[in-house]
Amino acid sequence: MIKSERINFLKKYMVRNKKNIVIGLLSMILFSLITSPLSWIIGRTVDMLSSTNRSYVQLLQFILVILSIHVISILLSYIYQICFSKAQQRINKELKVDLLEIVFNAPMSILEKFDKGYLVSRIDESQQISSLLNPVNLSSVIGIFNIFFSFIIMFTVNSKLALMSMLIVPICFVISVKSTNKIQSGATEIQEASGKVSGNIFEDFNRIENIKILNIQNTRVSNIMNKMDKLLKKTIRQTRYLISYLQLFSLTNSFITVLILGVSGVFIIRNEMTIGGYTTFSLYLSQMLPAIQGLSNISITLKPTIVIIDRVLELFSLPNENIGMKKIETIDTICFSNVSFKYSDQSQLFLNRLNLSIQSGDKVLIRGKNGAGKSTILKLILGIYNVTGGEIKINGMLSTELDKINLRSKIGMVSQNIELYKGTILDNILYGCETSSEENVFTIIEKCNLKNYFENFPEKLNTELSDLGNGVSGGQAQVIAFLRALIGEKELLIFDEATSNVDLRTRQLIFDVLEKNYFSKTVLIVSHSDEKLSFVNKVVQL
Ligand SMILES: Nc1ncnc2c1ncn2[C@@H]1O[C@H](COP(=O)(O)OP(=O)(O)OP(=O)(O)O)[C@@H](O)[C@H]1O
Repeated sequence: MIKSERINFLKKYMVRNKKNIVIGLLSMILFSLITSPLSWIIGRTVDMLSSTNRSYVQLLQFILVILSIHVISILLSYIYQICFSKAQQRINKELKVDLLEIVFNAPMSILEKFDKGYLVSRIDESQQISSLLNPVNLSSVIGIFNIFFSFIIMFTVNSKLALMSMLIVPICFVISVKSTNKIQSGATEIQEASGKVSGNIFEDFNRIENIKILNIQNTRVSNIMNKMDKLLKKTIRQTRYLISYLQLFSLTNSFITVLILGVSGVFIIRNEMTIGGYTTFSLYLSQMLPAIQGLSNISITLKPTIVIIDRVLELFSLPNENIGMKKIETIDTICFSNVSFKYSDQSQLFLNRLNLSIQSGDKVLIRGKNGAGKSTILKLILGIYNVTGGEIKINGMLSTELDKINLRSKIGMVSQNIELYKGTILDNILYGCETSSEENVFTIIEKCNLKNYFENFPEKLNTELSDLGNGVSGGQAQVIAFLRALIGEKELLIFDEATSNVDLRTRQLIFDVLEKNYFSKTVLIVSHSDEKLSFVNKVVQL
């Protein structure tokens, strides 16, 4: 991935949240500046107390200064933590919303190439991008200032000891960088594997009913368990590296502290250094070593974040299916000229030079055996897929030039796979047509003679359905979807095997409604059976 792409991507979200980021950074730099002299002042206090002219007044002065620095630094730390947290949370939300929009608006032909679980875990992990604004990570960067200021003060206290520390510091840095590289490569592997496991669980939960019917629960659990076993081994190995690294670092710290104590002791005996000077020195050193560790740890956060940014950018590069701008009010004609279609480059042609002409008011029956391409025709009309050859014109305009959102708002469809959502039956009928009212639903139900249909539900139309519409039968779902399709006075109604599950009486009621032409001008019915529908004026045989 090109560096500038990543930078532009980050810039977009940073600019949107610039107020919090700028205030946060300024407070953090001020915090670093104001706390830098603290160790030096403590050292001076110790020197004053161990001298012959010690005084209560001076002690009070020192204490007041130290206390004021602490109070101001806590205030600054509060400000930057709040600002960065706000920016982090907002960027998280904005990124997820943007990704959702991109995925929802991508063409089906491209989305089919991705596992749904993969998409979910990519969207989920995008939140790690905002960890770049995590105060802990940022304070590691600001730590460079601390190291710099500490060195200057250490030089003024004792230049020889400061030079010695300068030699030790790079050793610490190298140990830290080497270990963090190892830890980081393991972390990326674990993250990848854990994303795959979550994706698998997500997909299995989506088809839980089929898994039960096929009685393969145990196979699915053991499949995921095998993957988790591998993940567990990797995680334990990783933890071992991490603990060893922390121990190594703490050993180095202890070694340096003892060394400095020894050397300072010699300087103090030779009267070349005061006890206060040693106090200042050791305090700075105890701040500097974690700062160096933090600095080298940045790569642990940065490298996986770059990988995630690249993966998110891959989703950002998905095209938008809705490139057409032309809007229509009515659907007067639909014309297929020599339309050919295949789902992917590798697949066969499912439609071959199909010609079809539908005028407003037509009642068309599309017939054909299973797999003949009936549903495919409907998806082409809806613009879910684009033709491979030939052209489809709606009102004389190429379907690719039409605004798909506008086109689909003119079409009501009852498909083979009916999606119901968590909410009442009424909510489900109104789903996707927020401008319609409950009154509308009651009128339509009455017109369709379906008033008694919902009598058996405990709360009638207000009966709650659980997620995915559990709580209604296949036939009842079709009736709900039928009513949903009628809402909003559509130009075209499409029924894809829409009555396959309803009983004969309800089926007759539905066809009566279509025949009476209450709700739309044009009707397209797909069926693989040879049924005779008196109101049909055009039959397409595939
Ligand atoms: N998303 C897809 N990707 C690849 N091939 C597909 C896809 N959807 C359908 N097909 C294939 O396209 C062919 C036509 O499918 P389509 O659903 O249009 O048939 P149909 O006539 O509606 O069948 P049925 O009567 O069984 O509903 C089938 O062979 C099917 O395997």
